[in-house]
Amino acid sequence: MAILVTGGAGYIGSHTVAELLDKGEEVVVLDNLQTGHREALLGGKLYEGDLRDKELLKRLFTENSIDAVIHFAANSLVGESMQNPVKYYDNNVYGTLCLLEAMQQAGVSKIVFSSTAATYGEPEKVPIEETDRTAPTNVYGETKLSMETMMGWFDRVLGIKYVALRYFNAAGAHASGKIGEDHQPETHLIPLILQTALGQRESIAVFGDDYPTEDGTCIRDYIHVSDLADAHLRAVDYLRSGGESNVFNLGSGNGFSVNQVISKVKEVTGVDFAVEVKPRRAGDPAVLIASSGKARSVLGWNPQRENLDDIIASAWQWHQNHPNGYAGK
Ligand SMILES: O=c1ccn([C@@H]2O[C@H](COP(=O)(O)OP(=O)(O)O[C@H]3O[C@H](CO)[C@H](O)[C@H](O)[C@H]3O)[C@@H](O)[C@H]2O)c(=O)[nH]1
Repeated sequence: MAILVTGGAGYIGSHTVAELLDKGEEVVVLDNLQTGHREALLGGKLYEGDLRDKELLKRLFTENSIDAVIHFAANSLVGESMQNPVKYYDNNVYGTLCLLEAMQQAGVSKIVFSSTAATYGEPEKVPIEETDRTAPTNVYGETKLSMETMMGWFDRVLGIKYVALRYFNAAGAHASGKIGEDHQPETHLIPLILQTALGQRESIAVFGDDYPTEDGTCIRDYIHVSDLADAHLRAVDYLRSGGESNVFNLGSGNGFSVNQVISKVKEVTGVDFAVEVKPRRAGDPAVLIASSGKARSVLGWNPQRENLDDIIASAWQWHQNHPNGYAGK
């Protein structure tokens, strides 16, 4: 029996495929390679195509014996979602509907999928627990919450069991040095700072220094991508052993401000560079920090790389060796 990984050629998807292969799982990947990279796949059988291509999905489920699905394929940028909501509803919500329909037709009843801390919006308290209010402040978070709600009905009505993993901020790269973060264009904080340290950018922009935090910049909870990947394998095992549908936060429980992350990068790389304060970015909550006690106790998740210095060091190694991402190898 194989595991279908949609979006398996993307950043978190490819790290999860690597862990699955390590554990001896058979892996089938569906990816349209719009943001993913063929080179990011360390193995598995790739179907190049779109989630919304119902014929392709039907063929994929017929040609393979799929036992569970890990669903990453989605657009995931807060800023872009506030400019192009149609793209986000179409790919994230309609795409997930197509996938669930194909699963129903093929009799596949287990799915683990990427949700996000952006479902909470501006939190009522930190650390955030899974039972806290969800009130997204951007289209991206709203589409992920809609996907969760949809899964809830597909469980109640059709018995498809799901695990929604609400990621906080993924960072870092695989220990092998073979795969890492490569978004075109890059919009995430840590890779942008590292590109500045490499001299590829003149300065790093701080989006707002007037937030209600100690230094005025936004606080986020950074978690190593390989620890996120490990949580997906645990979530599949949880469903395989009869676990009920569930939602888990995945974060380290530690918050770092944008200014603190910039200082850490300077420390880890030993490079100094220019920092520019810019206006706030639309849709950004001030503070997002996870309580991941539930994932730890129910899934037995035990992140191994929680220190921000180590996370940055692993990303730095990737950026130094792949200054132009996969394209420039
Ligand atoms: O050049 C930059 C880029 C980012 N930031 C700031 O750095 C923080 C982190 O920004 P990222 O874009 O790296 O990450 P986000 O927190 O916006 O979003 C990430 O985490 C979210 C959940 O917290 C979602 O899962 C989303 O998909 C994922 O991109 C934010 O406060 C942002 O305003 C800057 O100051 N300058």
